[in-house]
Amino acid sequence: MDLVNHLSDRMLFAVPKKGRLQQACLDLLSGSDIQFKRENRLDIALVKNLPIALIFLPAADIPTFVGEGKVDLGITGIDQVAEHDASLPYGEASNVEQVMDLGFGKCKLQVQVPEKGDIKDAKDLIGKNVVTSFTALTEDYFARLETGRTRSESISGTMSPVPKLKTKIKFVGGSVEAACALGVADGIVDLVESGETMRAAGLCAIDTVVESTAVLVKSKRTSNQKLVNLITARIKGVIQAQRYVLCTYNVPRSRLSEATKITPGKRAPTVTSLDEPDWVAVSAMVEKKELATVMDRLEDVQATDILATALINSRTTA
Ligand SMILES: Nc1ncnc2c1ncn2[C@@H]1O[C@H](COP(=O)(O)OP(=O)(O)OP(=O)(O)O)[C@@H](O)[C@H]1O
Ligand SMILES: O=P(O)(O)OC[C@H]1O[C@H](OP(=O)(O)OP(=O)(O)O)[C@H](O)[C@@H]1O
Ligand SMILES: [Mg+2]
Repeated sequence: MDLVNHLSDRMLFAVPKKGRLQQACLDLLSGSDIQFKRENRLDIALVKNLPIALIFLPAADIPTFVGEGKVDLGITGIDQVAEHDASLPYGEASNVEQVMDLGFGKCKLQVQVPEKGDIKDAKDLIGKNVVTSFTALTEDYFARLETGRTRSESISGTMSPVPKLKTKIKFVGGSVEAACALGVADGIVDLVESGETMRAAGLCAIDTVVESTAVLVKSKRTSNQKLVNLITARIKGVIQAQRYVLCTYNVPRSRLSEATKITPGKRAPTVTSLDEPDWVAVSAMVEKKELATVMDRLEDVQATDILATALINSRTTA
């Protein structure tokens, strides 16, 4: 089958082909009932039940394709969107619009130096060698340290301050942490989540350039707005369901107002009468991260039979 000929009448949706965001993205697609079969080694998959094609791309390239308008929707990290936007020529507006924070893929882009070295402050790296996969953000970061302005602010100014010392920034595509040990860099700018990779390489963080999570992005040039909205609503439903649980409990009617203050729900809690006249049953959505505290507080107001049920999917207002 000539897949490329099938693309023109489909909305194109880019997802990471590898790396840390991939599995969570595949789970989101499955939760959104986006059905596809990816052939071995093929980076394009036609969705069976919707006029959509999935394009599997490196997370770093997704903002470029979305910005060019070649791809309508995409999932990548905020760090990658920021890097793309920072690399645009001066005056060119980004065509990548962030639609929704997806909550996973949390990490920080940090300036790191050898733990046992002399460098304690990012300013000490000015004029030295820095290695990164995020050259545009790193150029901006050091331009600000060197001159007080970012690269684009300097270009727009009439009197661009010339730095006395220019930091030398080099690109590497992965294993950035090795650069200091190999003597290629005095410092690096790379992602940190648990900090395990950084510590294993004998490095420590001295500043944060950007904080990141995965985001759904859309092209400002999309001509498939209806499908973009449909997929956005489906993904939102899955994300909300992951964030909330349905909490149900019985409580004496006399304590109901105290209980509903603890579980106000998204709009309002559902309250139903029980056969016992002095008791009511309540159900309300509760944020997963607050569940344990909410259950403790409900017990304090004499609630019993407190149950938390996982949600598979949800459609609610924001
Ligand atoms: N350790 C991490 N924890 C959480 N999110 C991360 C981590 N590393 C990267 N990310 C997020 O995932 C995005 C893609 O990075 P990742 O390194 O997984 O992709 P890749 O470089 O394409 O894959 P690989 O490193 O396997 O070649 C990053 O831009 C960032 O948003
Ligand atoms: O703080 P941690 O939990 O240790 O995670 C951070 C590491 O994760 C990413 O690397 P990845 O696994 O993508 O390998 P790579 O360096 O080859 O890209 C990132 O580039 C860091 O090296
Ligand atoms: Mg990586």
